[in-house]
Amino acid sequence: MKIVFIGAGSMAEAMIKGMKNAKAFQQTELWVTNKNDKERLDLLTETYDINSSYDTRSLLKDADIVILAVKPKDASDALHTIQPYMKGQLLISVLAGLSTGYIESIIGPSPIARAMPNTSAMIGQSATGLTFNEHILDTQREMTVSIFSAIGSVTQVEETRLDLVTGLSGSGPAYIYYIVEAMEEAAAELGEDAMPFIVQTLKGAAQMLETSGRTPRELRKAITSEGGTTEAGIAQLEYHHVKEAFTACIKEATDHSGRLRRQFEQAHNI
Ligand SMILES: NC(=O)C1=CN([C@@H]2O[C@H](COP(=O)(O)OP(=O)(O)OC[C@H]3O[C@@H](n4cnc5c(N)ncnc54)[C@H](OP(=O)(O)O)[C@@H]3O)[C@@H](O)[C@H]2O)C=CC1
Ligand SMILES: O=C(O)[C@@H]1CCC=N1
Repeated sequence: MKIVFIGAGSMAEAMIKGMKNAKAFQQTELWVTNKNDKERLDLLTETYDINSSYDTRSLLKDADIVILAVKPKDASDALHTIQPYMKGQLLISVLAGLSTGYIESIIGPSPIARAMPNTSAMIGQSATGLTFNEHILDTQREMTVSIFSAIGSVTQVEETRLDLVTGLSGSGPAYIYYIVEAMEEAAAELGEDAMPFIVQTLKGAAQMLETSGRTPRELRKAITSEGGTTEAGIAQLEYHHVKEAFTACIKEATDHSGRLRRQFEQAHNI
């Protein structure tokens, strides 16, 4: 099988690394291309033992799957470039806010999957939301699920839910890193000793959420002694409206995904 990545940035690399580490893809030929950053292609081909090319015709001619991983602003160019060579190959888009309807308006009626993974794909820990258009074959659906299962968890959702998945888990790791930056600053006196405490605290909390069978609220209550330190700390989070800030953050990212989608669709009268 041959899989071609159009775009060679953070998301393509996260998926390539995840797939190279997965048994299921050891025999798969992975190819990658980008706009013009040859150095980046050389780095990826050397690091992951994959192939690269700028010859779109030969890249796509015998491809089984084409994975579109460019920024939304470059989507129209990239789709128009590949359109003449798309002859029923499965197209998987990982772009925020680009609907299957928009993609079909350029490529024509063809099998399309939309996925919203995140960069934890690099270590096989993405949380991916997946949706398919009506032209997808069962084998292509299974192949798409197996690609994203190789790099983390997969949940099939209605296409209308992908904006929310984008705002929640596509962007989600960045929110967590932002909190970690704050924790690091607050623990500056510990210097480099702070990070192991932070990382293990996050790992432990994530595992408790996954395995304890208790709700986040129950888990939080179990830590919060009356008159204790956690209560004092959480009072500050409440004073600073952190919960509201988080709700607004996810809502705004979700709404932005919708705005991107509508911009594309309006440009093509969809
Ligand atoms: N980063 C993330 O956490 C996530 C990103 N996504 C989605 O993935 C997509 C890619 O994001 P990310 O990897 O961060 O972006 P990057 O900016 O890191 O990479 C974009 C890539 O697209 C290439 N490119 C631009 N135009 C073309 C073209 N016409 N033909 C071929 N390649 C082209 C660029 O090449 P060059 O460098 O030569 O210009 C670059 O390799 C986005 O649409 C985003 O919505 C989804 C989930 C998570
Ligand atoms: O910031 C973005 O637009 C992309 C989509 C999800 C994560 N990164």
